[in-house]
Amino acid sequence: MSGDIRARFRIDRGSFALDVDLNLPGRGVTALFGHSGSGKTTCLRAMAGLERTPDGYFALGDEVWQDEARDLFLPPHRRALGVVFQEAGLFPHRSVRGNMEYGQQRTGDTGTLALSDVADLLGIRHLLDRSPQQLSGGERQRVAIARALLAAPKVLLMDEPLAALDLKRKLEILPYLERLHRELAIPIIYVSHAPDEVARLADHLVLLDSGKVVASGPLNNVLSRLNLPAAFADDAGVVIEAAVAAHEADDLTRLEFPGGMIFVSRRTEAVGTFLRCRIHARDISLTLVPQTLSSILNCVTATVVDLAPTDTPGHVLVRLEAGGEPLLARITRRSADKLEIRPGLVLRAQIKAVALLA
Ligand SMILES: Nc1ncnc2c1ncn2[C@@H]1O[C@H](COP(=O)(O)OP(=O)(O)OP(=O)(O)O)[C@@H](O)[C@H]1O
Repeated sequence: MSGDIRARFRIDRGSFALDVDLNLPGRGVTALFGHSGSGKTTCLRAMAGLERTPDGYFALGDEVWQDEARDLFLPPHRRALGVVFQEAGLFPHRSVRGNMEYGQQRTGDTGTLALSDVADLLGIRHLLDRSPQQLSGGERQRVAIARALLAAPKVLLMDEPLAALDLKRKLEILPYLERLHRELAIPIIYVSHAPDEVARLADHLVLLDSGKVVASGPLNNVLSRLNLPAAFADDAGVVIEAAVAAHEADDLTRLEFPGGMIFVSRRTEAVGTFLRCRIHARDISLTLVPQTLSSILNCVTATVVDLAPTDTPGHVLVRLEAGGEPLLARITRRSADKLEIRPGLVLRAQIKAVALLA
């Protein structure tokens, strides 16, 4: 698909009003994140054409599906989209293969993806002849995604697709979602209220609060804001993409990102593989002098961008930049005063822990 996704919806339900005007990238995963009741599902339903908004507008690149100013509104069945909800919603009387074939029939188009390729992509080839009742929750959800993909969608809308699964099943399905992300050019709009899922999957993040867009932008630009809503602020931090640079003799793997290098316990991935890492603000400490004697191996040079108080008494959040990558550090106000932290100051950021997201 060429071009961006434009979505403008205004829905007034009395006690709740959705008012969004979004310009989203036409590729990768966009997460719609917000508290329960913030309007994520309503926004997704409007994109699917399941809610009609009086002056709404929705377009994927040059393809306009809704433009009320021109009285244009394509009903859901005429929109080339795939939808995956919390519950897989498979047809119980059809086999896995039958459910997937239904996806193809929906558009009367065999699409660009063959059933066997989609089955391989989602690791369900061995399940094709089973009935939905013979599947685990995670397997059912993978079949639902496969069925949606076979309808040759130009956009995939996913509404908390993992919410009904326990942690074990969630962890089982996440690698498949990452694979979709890597291997398909179809943009995915992904509704979630789980910060970990968002950190792991999203490229672009939209924060919704009471039906309004609080922030929308590339994942790290949004995550590194100093005034995030509480759900993220409690867990403030950034996500970096780092490449496996070397597996070293002492059982450490060296990762490199534009800001420097970090060492983690030995990984199995090949050199050159990109890994997503989450670095929490609480796991970064700041120092003015290069550390020669410290047990903390991971240390990068960073410049202070700005700082702001946090909800934690006596603490501040410092936004830094290392090689063009944002980093956040949560330190005490006392330390910030002692170090005379101010925009432009160059210092060393010690990274005490890195959470690998894959
Ligand atoms: N059909 C409806 N009629 C009237 N109000 C509705 C309807 N569906 C949802 N709402 C209300 O609209 C608001 C937004 O709901 P929505 O489901 O979009 O939120 P959400 O962010 O997806 O929440 P959750 O994470 O709990 O699914 C809520 O206040 C909800 O009660």
